[in-house]
Amino acid sequence: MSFFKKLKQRMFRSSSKLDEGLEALVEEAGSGADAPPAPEQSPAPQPRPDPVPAPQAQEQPIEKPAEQGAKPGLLGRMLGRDDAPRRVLDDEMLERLEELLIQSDMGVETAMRVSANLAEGRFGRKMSVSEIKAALADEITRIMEPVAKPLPLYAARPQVVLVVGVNGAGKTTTIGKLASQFREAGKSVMIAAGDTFRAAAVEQLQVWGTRAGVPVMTAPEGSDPASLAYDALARAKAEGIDLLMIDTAGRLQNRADLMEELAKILRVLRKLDPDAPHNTLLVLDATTGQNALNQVEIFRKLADVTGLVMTKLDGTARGGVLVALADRFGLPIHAIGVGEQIDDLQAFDPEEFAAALIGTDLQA
Ligand SMILES: Nc1nc2c(ncn2[C@@H]2O[C@H](COP(=O)(O)OP(=O)(O)OP(=O)(O)O)[C@@H](O)[C@H]2O)c(=O)[nH]1
Repeated sequence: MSFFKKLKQRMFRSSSKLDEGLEALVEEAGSGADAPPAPEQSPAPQPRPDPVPAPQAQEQPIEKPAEQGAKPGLLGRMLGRDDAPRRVLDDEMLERLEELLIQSDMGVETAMRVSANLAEGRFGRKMSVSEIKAALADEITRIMEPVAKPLPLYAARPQVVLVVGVNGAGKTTTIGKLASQFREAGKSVMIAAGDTFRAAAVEQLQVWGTRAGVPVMTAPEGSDPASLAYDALARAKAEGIDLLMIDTAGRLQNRADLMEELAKILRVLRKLDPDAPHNTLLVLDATTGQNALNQVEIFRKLADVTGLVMTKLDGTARGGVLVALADRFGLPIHAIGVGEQIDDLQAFDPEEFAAALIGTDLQA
């Protein structure tokens, strides 16, 4: 199955909410089709300074109007029209649209920006669900394009990749998946199990290491992670390894300790290579929704985060948080995870993501 199909299937919860919400909106105008069309080029409204708080998700079942829009009549198709219900894109419609976007965890600011941009040049026009969806997907793709960047590979050998993030975000799994993918691409990889406080985390990394055919450096439980990082870099240098990935602890509840620990890791790494680490990846769990934004703020203070990986986009209705992250921080998004298998981590593709989030098909 292609990754897009998988992404679309697994992000069903985000897109189905938006989908149903949009259909309900357009339908509710009932015969929005009868509403008088406003002049074509009314100016787009300014974002309201006082946004409506996100309402609770409306879960009432919506009767799907037999796929209107999907199958326009022959004449309609020939004339490039369809007979799908349409609703005038007015202030009320935009406000409701914002609410829907906020429910997908896009955040108030980004939802307002997306709907204001959507209104530009379209305000006052009648739009069908599929037209709104296509315009939304375009707008989201536009926001996401600048941040879609695979993990950059440098000539430096070993390239040191420090992986940070809260416990349970998916660091270990992501390191395992990346190690396996780089290994398959012909790179030699080494992993350092820097979360020396949790024996289970070390064991899990060892499992991934074996699976990927990659050595995993460990240290006794409770020992100094910086010393492990130093030894790992020294060994990786001696062995001419291409990529060294260093796992770290994510105990945010003791932030001062974590900050000191990360700072010490950086200090010792730089004794061996002043440019290390070459990348600092922050792994975020999509199911935490807006909390992911706080985590970026915090980890940017603890470490010089150079890029993001978003895990667990499957099974959450909160995929919109990725749009909010791109809009707010502009940090590169290197990869996204939609499951627990090796091939469930892929480079981030904005068009595919937007289509999966909104529930549209990809343009040919
Ligand atoms: N569904 C799903 N589960 C994932 C994904 N990525 C990771 N997981 C699961 O999330 C759980 C936590 O992942 P870990 O990789 O152990 O997270 P961690 O950040 O290393 O956590 P600690 O070891 O506690 O520091 C595991 O059960 C993973 O299998 C994903 O993209 N989708």
